[in-house]
Amino acid sequence: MRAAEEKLFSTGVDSFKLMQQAGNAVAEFVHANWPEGRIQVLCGPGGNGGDGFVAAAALAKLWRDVDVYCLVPAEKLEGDSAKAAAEWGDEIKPLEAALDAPHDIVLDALFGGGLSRPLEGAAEKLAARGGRVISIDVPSGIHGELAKPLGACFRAEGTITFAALRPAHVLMPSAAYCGGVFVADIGVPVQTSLLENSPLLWGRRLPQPGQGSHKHARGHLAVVSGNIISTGAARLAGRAGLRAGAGLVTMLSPPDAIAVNASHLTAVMLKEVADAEQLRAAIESASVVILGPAAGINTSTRENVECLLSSNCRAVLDADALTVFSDDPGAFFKQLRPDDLITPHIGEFNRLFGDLLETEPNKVEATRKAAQLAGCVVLLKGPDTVIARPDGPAIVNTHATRWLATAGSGDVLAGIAGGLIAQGVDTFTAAAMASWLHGEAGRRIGAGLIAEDLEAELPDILSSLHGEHL
Ligand SMILES: NC(=O)C1=CN([C@@H]2O[C@H](COP(=O)(O)OP(=O)(O)OC[C@H]3O[C@@H](n4cnc5c(N)ncnc54)[C@H](O)[C@@H]3O)[C@@H](O)[C@H]2O)[C@@H](O)CC1
Ligand SMILES: [K+]
Repeated sequence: MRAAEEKLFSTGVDSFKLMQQAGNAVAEFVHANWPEGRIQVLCGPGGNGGDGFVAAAALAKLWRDVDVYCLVPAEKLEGDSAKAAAEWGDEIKPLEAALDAPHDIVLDALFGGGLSRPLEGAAEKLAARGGRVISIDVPSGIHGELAKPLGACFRAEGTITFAALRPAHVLMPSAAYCGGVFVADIGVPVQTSLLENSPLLWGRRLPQPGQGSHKHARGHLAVVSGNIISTGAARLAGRAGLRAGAGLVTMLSPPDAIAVNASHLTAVMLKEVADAEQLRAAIESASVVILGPAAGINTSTRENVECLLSSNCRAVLDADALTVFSDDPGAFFKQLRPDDLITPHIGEFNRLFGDLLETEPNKVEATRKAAQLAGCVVLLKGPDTVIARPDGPAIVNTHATRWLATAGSGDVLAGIAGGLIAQGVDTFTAAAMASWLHGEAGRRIGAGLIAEDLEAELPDILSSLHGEHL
């Protein structure tokens, strides 16, 4: 964003004009969504405060009851912020005075994401005061790059930002302070490489069978089962893949687990696979293979992964298929291809990528770097799941629920992704679709959720997305 602004300024665009556009967008946002009540505008010393002054002037023109407070005396303001304060042209009270002043809504224009140290004094007290807050850019108190509060922090009902979403708006813990986030277009051309997951991004690309379709035209997903006492995870994935629309799903089972799998499978087909050699033959007709859930941390899993990565099938690798490479992630990365998907949780991620989550400023950057290193799509699970592609684009999924933190939930997620990839959806989009569908299923069930429940929610969710309930 900063780079995009600087590039724009170098072409002669007036920075004050941009601030006016931003401030006016703020006023529209506030007036449309909080149409009543007395507004306390809290302005900081920089550009964020400047937006606040412009917004205050625009809101007053809309006959809103506005009081303006500033962290520094007006005569100390410089540049665009001084011009913006002049545009307000009315009384500017010291920030402390806001503490006891009557108001209904607070417009927080103290600091943007470039905050360098925790809030102090009146700003700190105002952040701790609570109430109904609307923030400009980010809630003041948040460190934009680290995506977390530095100390006391405003908790907003809504946040308006400009040009593009930033990690602080979608990553935890900062996202929890932002409320609903609105991105206003103020004419700064940015290449949006970070998106928040939503069916608006991919709803029209959800695969569906044509009138004359048949099962072979809807893709073939294969799932590798664990041994006799570890078969459930692969079955959760396989059933979810079938629900997500794959025309055929085959469970590839080690000989000792054939009877167990056979007694539990109906629509999912079953094939015996004793070793990597047999795996190669068994996946010839599949377009994508899920490997890892309860596969076992052993050489046979590693050989199976290597066999899969040298085949023509796309791979969805999770759990043990990732852990078996903890001692030599480099060897793993060399074999992965851009259309493969790995779905680590934080522990598995750390085992493969070391301390990336500490050395990179935030989870989005860490996942982007991981995708670059691994050379494939990476889906890093969590309350703020990040999906990144090796060439940079990233999507954050916040559409989830804490009830999804349960055994087998990740196997279902891998299954949905596999089912979508089998139908020809590109891996990055399939991962985004899968994490949203998984989150939506979890939200519909809520408390008491177990992984077995999730797939049963999919028909209704998918029908709604296809517009079949309209
Ligand atoms: N750059 C631009 O062209 C645009 C910027 N806009 C606005 O400008 C904002 C960014 O402006 P700035 O870069 O001036 O950033 P801020 O408005 O956050 O102000 C930063 C200033 O506050 C000081 N500061 C940092 N932490 C402090 C603390 N804890 N206590 C006291 N002072 C502290 C810093 O030393 C710096 O002088 C964005 O958030 C956005 O609202 C918009 O007007 C759109 C255009
Ligand atoms: K702010």
